[in-house]
Amino acid sequence: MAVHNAEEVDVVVIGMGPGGEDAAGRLAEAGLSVVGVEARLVGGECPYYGCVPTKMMIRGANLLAEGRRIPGLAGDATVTADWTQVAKRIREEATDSWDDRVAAERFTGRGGRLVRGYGRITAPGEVTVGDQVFRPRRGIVLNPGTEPVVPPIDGLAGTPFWTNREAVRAEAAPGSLVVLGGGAIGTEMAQAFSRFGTRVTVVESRDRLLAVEEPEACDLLREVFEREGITVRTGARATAVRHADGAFTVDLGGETVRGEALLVSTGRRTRLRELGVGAIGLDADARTIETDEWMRAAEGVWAIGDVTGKGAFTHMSMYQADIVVRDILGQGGPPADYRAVPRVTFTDPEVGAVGLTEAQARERGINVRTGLTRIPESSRGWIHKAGNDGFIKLVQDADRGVLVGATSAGPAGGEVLSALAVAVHGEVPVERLRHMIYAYPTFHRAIETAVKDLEV
Ligand SMILES: Cc1cc2nc3c(=O)[nH]c(=O)nc-3n(C[C@H](O)[C@H](O)[C@H](O)COP(=O)(O)OP(=O)(O)OC[C@H]3O[C@@H](n4cnc5c(N)ncnc54)[C@H](O)[C@@H]3O)c2cc1C
Ligand SMILES: NC(=O)c1ccc[n+]([C@@H]2O[C@H](COP(=O)([O-])OP(=O)(O)OC[C@H]3O[C@@H](n4cnc5c(N)ncnc54)[C@H](O)[C@@H]3O)[C@@H](O)[C@H]2O)c1
Repeated sequence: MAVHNAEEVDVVVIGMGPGGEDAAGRLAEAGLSVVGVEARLVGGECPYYGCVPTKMMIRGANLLAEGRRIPGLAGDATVTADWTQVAKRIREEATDSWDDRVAAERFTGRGGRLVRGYGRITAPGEVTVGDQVFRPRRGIVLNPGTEPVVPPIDGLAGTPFWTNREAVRAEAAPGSLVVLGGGAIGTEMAQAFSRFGTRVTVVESRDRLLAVEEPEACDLLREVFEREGITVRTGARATAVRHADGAFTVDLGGETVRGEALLVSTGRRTRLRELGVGAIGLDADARTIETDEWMRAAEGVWAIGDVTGKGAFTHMSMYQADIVVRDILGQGGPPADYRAVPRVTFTDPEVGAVGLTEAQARERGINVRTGLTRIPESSRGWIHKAGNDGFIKLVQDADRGVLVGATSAGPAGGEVLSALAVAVHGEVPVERLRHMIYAYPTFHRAIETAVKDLEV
């Protein structure tokens, strides 16, 4: 039935995650009438529950670890961990106590109109938020993001378990913590809490931590975690959870692990049915929204961010937002290209990776050649000593003579990754990488050794 009180605007952005906020702001600055719809906090998961607060935890945790490395290198030190300082920074500096007024005003200051509430597509070209109905002339941009998956484990529902959203609000580091899921969130938080004195057990159902990355990275992380006193259980499935007397007991079928707190970090989910994508002919039961290379999901509808399934990263959301803005404004430029997607897990050592892993390259039938070097064997790694764990691994397409993937694990592994990201993105011939100059004694100079290793 046609809605007569619908309001005409140029663009409606549903979900103001990092990409949605950026796209909405830029389109408004370009003179379009833009409505940004947000059900929770403008800016999305990253600033309030994701990247920013967790990297504040990690900054604190890594300072403690460095302090503990002083003996034998620079004197003596006694470090005393105090989580309340992390909690205070997260509350006051990162999130304004989970208040998005600054972000909301930043958006309206760019000329956008913020509508608070849950947006749904109710017909082609129609978005409903509560009792407000909008008819965007130019299009709808979907940036709904993801939320934590809570697996259907017997006894889990109804217990006071944490997801990332409760963990970043922790006012104290618990005495002990069970982390369910050893992916990006699980590994980052496990190490951060452990360094603040929490006894941590990580339970991962696959046979490796960070299983999507190179096996060398997974093995390295496990070795470092165990050395630091973190208990790792891989290939382990939780069959039941109980919470009594302030403690969780997690049954792994044959073994039980306990913790004062339980973090569920077993992946993310989308809610496409509630978003109303069925009204524009998309599969409401799908996990992701398929788009073309211009992020178009249907006539007059674009999708960006985690929901596209191309990598749940803030930089992906922002990258895709830029493509949508250029498409809507008719500015041209290149469409989406996912050959060189960089990602960094901010454990210590940081695990940075770009493009394909060796296994992915082989699955694609690429004639693969790999090169690997260990950071402790490099000049800088040897000098660095304590905390020098890491490696650089290169994945070469031997037929084309270019890198199709690389992993850089180590101190500043995410920063070293930048050179490798340029090499993969720019398809720089390996022959050129072999004959360039790498500054001595940097961590990135190990790239030269890894390139040489490609020859053998
Ligand atoms: C603990 C943690 C750590 C992370 N660390 C990093 C990191 O270090 N680096 C990195 O690159 N990425 C990191 N990520 C991932 C990163 O947070 C996300 O990829 C990023 O937020 C981009 O997500 P998005 O653009 O899809 O939307 P989101 O940030 O998920 O935001 C979507 C917004 O849409 C709103 N919304 C959803 N549906 C509707 C609707 N129907 N109507 C109105 N509003 C709606 C939601 O309330 C939300 O605010 C981390 C994630 C987590 C959980
Ligand atoms: N530094 C970063 O860029 C960063 C940091 C954190 C999160 N993120 C993003 O957020 C996304 C979500 O993070 P995440 O860690 O929740 O998901 P994830 O997919 O990275 O890891 C989830 C892990 O949980 C395991 N698992 C699933 N069910 C399980 C069960 N019942 N018991 C035990 N293990 C189980 C999976 O095998 C997987 O290893 C990531 O994919 C990443 O893109 C990025």
